[in-house]
Amino acid sequence: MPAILSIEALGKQYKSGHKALEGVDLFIERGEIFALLGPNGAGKTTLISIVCGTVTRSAGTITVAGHDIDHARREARQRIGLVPQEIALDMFSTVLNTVRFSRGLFGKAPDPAYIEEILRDLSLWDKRHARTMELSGGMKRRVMIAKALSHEPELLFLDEPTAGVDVNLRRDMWALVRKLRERGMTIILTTHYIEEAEEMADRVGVINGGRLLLVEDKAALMRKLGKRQLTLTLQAPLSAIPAELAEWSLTLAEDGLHLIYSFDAEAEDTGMPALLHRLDRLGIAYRDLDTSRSSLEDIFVNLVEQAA
Ligand SMILES: Nc1ncnc2c1ncn2[C@@H]1O[C@H](COP(=O)(O)OP(=O)(O)OP(=O)(O)O)[C@@H](O)[C@H]1O
Repeated sequence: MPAILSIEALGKQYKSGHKALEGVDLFIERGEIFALLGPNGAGKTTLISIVCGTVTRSAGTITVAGHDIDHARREARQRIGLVPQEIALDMFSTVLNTVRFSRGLFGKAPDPAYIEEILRDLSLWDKRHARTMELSGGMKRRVMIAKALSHEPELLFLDEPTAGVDVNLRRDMWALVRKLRERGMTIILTTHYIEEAEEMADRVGVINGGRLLLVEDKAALMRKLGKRQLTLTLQAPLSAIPAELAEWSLTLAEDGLHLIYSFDAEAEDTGMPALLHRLDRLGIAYRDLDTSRSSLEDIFVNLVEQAA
């Protein structure tokens, strides 16, 4: 089976001359949740808009479920559901009519049972006769998702699904995305919340300045690039790191009481046992020791800095 989405050598230069995307290659497998992570202006929305056919590209090829977006535009677009960043709804229309209408726009025959299923899944069935203006912000977002699902797409784009949303609603959204995936949907979400990528994604792509810096299995990425830190809380403050500890990469906190050792968690010899032994010999006593793994955030900041 072809990848659900295949992007090769994608480039976009806006009329202003700004290069929003350059040489982007991306292949998305069916059934995965892929997070495209990048700061403001990285090119995430541009990429989605090109795949959905609302922005033209300057270079590259794109296929959706094997359909070229130029030569088989309709077949490709039919397979995509898009939930844009901004809520855009006819405020006077009811929830049910909004979703039915959206399905009609794709030339699909009415299917009341399917529409009922998605409205139930999104906890909107009880509100089906409400006008969208009467709904809370969270419900409006769910109506946007119902609209995007109305024509039975295979690939769902969520552009910043939780931007400006409170913590509870964010968690609801995450649960919902997982439910959709369980039903076989492939999901690409863009976010600048690293926590969101860490929480949800199977794979993560990091984009910055229009370039895809890396695409990696999330767990592997965190294993590969994740550093561990050992923090020792000393019994008495040190004024400086003793010369006898020079072979370890240590930092001393300003209070002199916390000694921090960063090491590669995957290395065969982490250097930690030897360090503790040396501290013992030097008579440097500690009250507590704590290890932590670097988060996706640390990894991301590192990558972006390296690229810059
Ligand atoms: N129509 C346009 N004309 C010129 N430049 C544009 C246009 N649309 C976007 N850009 C620029 O292209 C770059 C990428 O924008 P894009 O909206 O794709 O970023 P993004 O990663 O989605 O950012 P955000 O997280 O803020 O939504 C930005 O520098 C933006 O200013």
